[in-house]
Amino acid sequence: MKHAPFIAVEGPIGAGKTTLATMLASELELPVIREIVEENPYLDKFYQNMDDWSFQLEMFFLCNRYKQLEDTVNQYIDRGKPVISDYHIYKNLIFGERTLKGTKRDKYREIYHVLTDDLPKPDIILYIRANLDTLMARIAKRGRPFEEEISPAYMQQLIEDYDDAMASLAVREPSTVIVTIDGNQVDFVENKEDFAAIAEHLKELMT
Ligand SMILES: Nc1ncnc2c1ncn2[C@@H]1O[C@H](COP(=O)(O)OP(=O)(O)OP(=O)(O)O)[C@@H](O)[C@H]1O
Ligand SMILES: Nc1nc(=O)c2ncn([C@H]3C[C@H](O)[C@@H](CO)O3)c2[nH]1
Repeated sequence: MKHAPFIAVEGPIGAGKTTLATMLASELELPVIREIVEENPYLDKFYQNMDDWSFQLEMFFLCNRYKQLEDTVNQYIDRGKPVISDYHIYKNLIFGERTLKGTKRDKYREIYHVLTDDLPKPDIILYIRANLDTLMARIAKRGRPFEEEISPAYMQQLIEDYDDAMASLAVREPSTVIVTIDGNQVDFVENKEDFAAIAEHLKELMT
């Protein structure tokens, strides 16, 4: 890799993105960018009534991530410093296409492209895949009250949306390296060897 890489960890809700990004940042001594969750004023309302709150929620996520991406570019990418993030801004489109309908979806898609098309995107994506049972169990174990409303049907759609999105990204942006991690089999939390293998692979990709 010629330049310092921009790395993103991705996967559906509860896949372990923040956990893995934080562990890798510590192991490889990289700065880490984490999603803003607790201060989000719309998540609770959104999970209670998706149709009423999806536009506000998606715009909130988009504006926050746009600001974080701008800061990441200024602080790290433009200065040639590697950085790892617990999301890829493309997830805005994955969620937006699923939760929005009609003209709002069209407008949101346009705003997404206007804001992000000219900004640098991650060079390496660590994509954690996991099945419905694994994800629902992890969401329950984490115990965020507002996520009690998440339905298995919504999660199953997101699992499929993520698979489709990663496949289409691989075709559209062949220079992006996508490493798929089987989150049902590979346990980077409990199993030191599993984590070491991921960290080693990432180190190799970064040189
Ligand atoms: N490999 C794993 N084995 C066991 N528990 C895990 C594993 N990965 C993550 N967890 C647990 O699952 C929960 C979700 O993990 P985490 O918050 O990192 O997911 P996330 O993908 O960042 O979620 P979100 O999409 O909501 O941002 C946490 O309680 C975490 O400790
Ligand atoms: N609708 C929607 N759009 C997004 O861009 C998005 N990004 C994250 N989330 C949800 C998943 C977790 O519950 C919680 C923390 O990741 O927020 C999102 N929901």
